[in-house]
Amino acid sequence: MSGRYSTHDHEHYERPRRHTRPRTKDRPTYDDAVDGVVVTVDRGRFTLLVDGATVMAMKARPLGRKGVVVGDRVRVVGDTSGSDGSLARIVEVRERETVLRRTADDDDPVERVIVSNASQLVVVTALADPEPRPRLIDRALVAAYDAGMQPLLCLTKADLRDPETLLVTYRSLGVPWVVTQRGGDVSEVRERLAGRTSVLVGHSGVGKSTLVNALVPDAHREVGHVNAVTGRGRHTSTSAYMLALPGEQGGWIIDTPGIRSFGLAHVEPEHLIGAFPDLDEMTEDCPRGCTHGGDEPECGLDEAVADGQADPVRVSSFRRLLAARSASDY
Ligand SMILES: Nc1nc2c(ncn2[C@@H]2O[C@H](COP(=O)(O)OP(=O)(O)OP(=O)(O)O)[C@@H](O)[C@H]2O)c(=O)[nH]1
Ligand SMILES: [Zn+2]
Repeated sequence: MSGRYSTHDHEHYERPRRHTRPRTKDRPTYDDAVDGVVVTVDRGRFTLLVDGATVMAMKARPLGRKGVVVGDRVRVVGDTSGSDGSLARIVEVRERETVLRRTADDDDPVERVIVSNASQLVVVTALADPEPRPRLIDRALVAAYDAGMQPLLCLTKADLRDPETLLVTYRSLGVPWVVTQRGGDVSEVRERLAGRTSVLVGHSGVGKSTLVNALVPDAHREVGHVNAVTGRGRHTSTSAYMLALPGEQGGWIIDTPGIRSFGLAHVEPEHLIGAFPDLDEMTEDCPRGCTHGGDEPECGLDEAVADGQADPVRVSSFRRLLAARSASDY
C-alpha cells in the first residue's frame, strides 16, 4: 500500500489546473462598463440614467437573482446610447448606502428592498381628507431610523386643518416637519430636499402626486381622486420612480406609488434606539436583552424618567415607535 500517495500524485493534485485560469469568454472583466443609476423598474426592464441619457437595460446573467432596485448605482455594458430599441446590460450593482424595505404582503411573502441609496424619507400625510393615520406614520419613522435615513414629515392639505394636533405627537421625537397645500409655496420643502436623495411615501390620496408635480413641473404625475369606497386613488403604477429636482443644488426624489407599508420584522430595538443617542446613553445599565419597552421591569429609561434625566413624553414616544414595529399596518 505504501507508495499509493506518491510525491508524483501530490504534485499532480496541487498543480494549478489549466482551466481555473479565468477565460475572457466566460468571465468578462467589464473594463468598458459605464456608470448609471436606476430610475425605475418595470417587469425586469430597468430605466437608467447614464451620462444624462435615458437608457433601457436588463440584468446581465452573472447577476443571477440579485435584485436591482430604484436608486441603485450600477455598471452597464452594451448599447448605452439610449437610442430607440437599444438595450444595455447591468453587470454590477455597487454597494448600497441605505436600503428601504417593503413589508411582505399577500401577493409576495418576502420582505423586499424597494429603494436604495436615499438619505431622507419624506412621510407625506394629509392633515385631513384622508385623516392622518399615526400608526402608519410611526411605522414609516421606524423604517427611516432603522435604514439610517433622516425622516421628514410633510403635512399636506394645510388648507383643511391646523397641523398642531398632529405635531404634538412628533415634536418630542424631534422629527422635522413641513406643511404644504395645493397651489401654495413649496420653497421650504424644496430646501429640505435640495442636494440629496429623498424617498416620498404616503398612502393614496394624501396629495403626493400634487406635491411631486409642484416640485418637478415636468413630472406630470397623475393626480388621482380618492375612491370613497376603497380609500385608494386611481393611480395603479406600482414601481418607484426617481426624478431629478430642478434648481442649482439638484437632488432627487423617489416617488413610491405602490408602497403602503414597510417591512419592520428585522428591526432590532438596539438599532432603533441608536437613532436617539440621548436615550441610548440611558440604557447602558439595562439588563441583558432589555428591549427598552414599557413592560421591561428594570429598563434604564424608567430610571432616567424617575430621576428627571429624561423627558417622559420623549421616552413614551420612543416606546410607541418600538411597539409600532410589531403592530399590524392598519
Ligand atoms: N384640499 C386640498 N386638496 C388637495 C391638496 N393637495 C391635493 N389635494 C387633492 O387630493 C386628491 C388626491 O391628490 P393626489 O395628489 O392625487 O394624491 P396622491 O397622494 O398622489 O394619491 P394617488 O394619486 O392616489 O397616489 C386630489 O383630488 C387633489 O386635488 C391640498 O393641499 N388641499
Ligand atoms: Zn432598557
